[in-house]
Amino acid sequence: MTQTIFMVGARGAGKTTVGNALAKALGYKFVDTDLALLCTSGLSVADIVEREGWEGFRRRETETLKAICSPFTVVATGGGVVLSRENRDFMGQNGTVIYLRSPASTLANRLEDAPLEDQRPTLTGKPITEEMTEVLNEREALYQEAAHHVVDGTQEPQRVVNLIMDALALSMAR
Ligand SMILES: Nc1ncnc2c1ncn2[C@@H]1O[C@H](COP(=O)(O)OP(=O)(O)OP(=O)(O)O)[C@@H](O)[C@H]1O
Ligand SMILES: O=C(O)C1=C[C@@H](O)[C@@H](O)[C@H](O)C1
Ligand SMILES: [Mg+2]
Repeated sequence: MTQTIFMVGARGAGKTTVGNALAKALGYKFVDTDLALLCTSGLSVADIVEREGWEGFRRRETETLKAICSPFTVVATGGGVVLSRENRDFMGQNGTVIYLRSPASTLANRLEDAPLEDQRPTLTGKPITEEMTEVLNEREALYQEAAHHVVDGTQEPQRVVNLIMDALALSMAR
């Protein structure tokens, strides 16, 4: 198994929640590109987007992804990390990529319960279920392309961790 594990998926997929629990289970470090960006810049996603547009945020996200990649680490990425070929290639070449997959309705329900508007400013200006449907239509193929393993993210977090551990153990055995 490669020593860096990248969690990818849409907003609300559980990259931060499950990634953190996975790191504990493996005895790995946990880092999160959204949180690292907040810490280093002192700016929320909403602040960065207001000042620099989504283009500025995506540029900073790529720099952060590269800076925080290290051995024995679980990296929770931002939901849009797969939009860039550079990021997809980087993750594929430097670790194992896990796609946490859930339908738009599940993602929308989670995001309604925990909106965190500063970290998740609207992407489309549309209501949340419509937004997540649109986002998945645009990105599903990219998440699939980037992933070494696609995992059912609708299960409760500890179960998702177990599914990932099973997938990693199976790929080691190959
Ligand atoms: N497997 C799960 N089952 C139930 N609730 C979950 C699960 N995973 C995450 N959640 C809940 O959904 C919300 C979003 O989770 P989380 O912040 O981990 O998503 P994320 O993929 O990191 O999103 P973002 O891309 O915005 O950073 C949180 O309130 C979290 O508790
Ligand atoms: O899906 C997205 O494009 C995003 C997801 C979040 O993790 C943040 O990275 C940011 O709000 C953008
Ligand atoms: Mg997150």
